[in-house]
Amino acid sequence: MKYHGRVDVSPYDALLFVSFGGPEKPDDVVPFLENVTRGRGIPRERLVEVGQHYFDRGGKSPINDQNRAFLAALRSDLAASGVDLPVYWGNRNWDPYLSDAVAQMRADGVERAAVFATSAYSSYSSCRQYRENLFEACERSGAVEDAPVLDKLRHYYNHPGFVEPVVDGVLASIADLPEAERDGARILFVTHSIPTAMNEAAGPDGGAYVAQHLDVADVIAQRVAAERGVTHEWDLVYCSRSGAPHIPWLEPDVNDHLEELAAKAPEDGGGSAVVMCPVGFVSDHMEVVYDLDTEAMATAEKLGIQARRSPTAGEAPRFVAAVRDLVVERAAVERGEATERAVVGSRGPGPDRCPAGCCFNQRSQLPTLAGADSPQYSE
Ligand SMILES: CC1=C(CCC(=O)O)c2cc3nc(cc4[nH]c(cc5[nH]c(cc1n2)c(C)c5CCC(=O)O)c(CCC(=O)O)c4C)C(CCC(=O)O)=C3C
Ligand SMILES: [Fe+2]
Repeated sequence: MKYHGRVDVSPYDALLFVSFGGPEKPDDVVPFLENVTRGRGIPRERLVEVGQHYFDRGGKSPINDQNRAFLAALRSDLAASGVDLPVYWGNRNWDPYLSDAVAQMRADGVERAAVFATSAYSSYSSCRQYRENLFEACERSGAVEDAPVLDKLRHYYNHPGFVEPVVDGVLASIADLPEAERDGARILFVTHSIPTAMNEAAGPDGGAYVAQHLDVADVIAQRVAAERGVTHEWDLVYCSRSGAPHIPWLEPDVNDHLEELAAKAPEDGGGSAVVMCPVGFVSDHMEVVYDLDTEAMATAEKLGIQARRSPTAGEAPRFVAAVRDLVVERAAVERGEATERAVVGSRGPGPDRCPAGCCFNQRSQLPTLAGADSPQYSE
């Protein structure tokens, strides 16, 4: 879509970009992990292991530089499209912190902001916890009632601007395999494992985390098939399992799944080539560079499987433009105007305001913003 002149994004006077955060140097690693895992019952050994992944890479996560690049691209896209909105950046777990961003917004007189989170799917960890953190950030700088109203944009896992760069990435990774392996390559869609109970409570009706991934994986596989004229088998697999061993998390783990594929004959769905598509992640952050590029790649090599890892949406211009479109769409909705909603797959666009109890977590029960029961929405 081409915009002419200034685009009406009222009632918004800002855009708030929220991300996970990550360490920038070795001294940050332990306090960062403490921020992430406070009160979450993560075993000591797991923390030492994950800490080592950061130390092995100079104590620096790639996520902050990726967010800086995304923000630069987003600001240029907004300016070039006639969308006049300041963009603020706040992380849940590391500097620049979300509470500082919200305090700055208050100081600057921001009254209402659209909120984009670098997390595309529904679940406690990937949505509701962000909404709890929005509440907490507002509360820290004064009364929640007179903080800027924060409208979290709808989930975008099924927005074409998120999906299209991922499809192109899978196609490029298939093309990068040896020619004889391409047509038989299996696509492994990879996402972050979460406790099975967290998936059961995900979304308004439960099960949304897995259902959303399956839906978008099917779209991507169909588009790849249409483009190549070859149908590729695919599976949804998981990485980054954490927590106590007796608590069930989503399976199969990507490494176990590779072992299983290697043990099967080709006619039983075994295979000698895979493309790992990290569809659950928005940028090539630590889960991608460690769990996939380092660990799963080593597993594949050991098993004699040809593997490629396809890129995340990252700062692809279509994804950046999708953020702008979501803001323009939501602004129209909040003004009470009819608007088109770009969407792919079979689930339709998600709700603008998460219903009360959406992605509920028995163990947390903290107040949230941006849901139908938000104290900011009691007009
Ligand atoms: C669903 C999901 C996403 C995707 C959605 C989203 O992006 O939000 C995600 C992203 C990320 N997770 C990240 C890092 C970590 N996650 C941890 C722990 C956990 N993640 C969980 C879930 C998710 N996590 C869960 C259920 C836990 C257990 C503890 C708890 O119940 O909260 C731990 C502690 C160690 C461990 O337990 O493994 C770390 C260090 C980083 C930063 C990467 C970087 O630095 O580049 C990113 C983007
Ligand atoms: Fe995580």
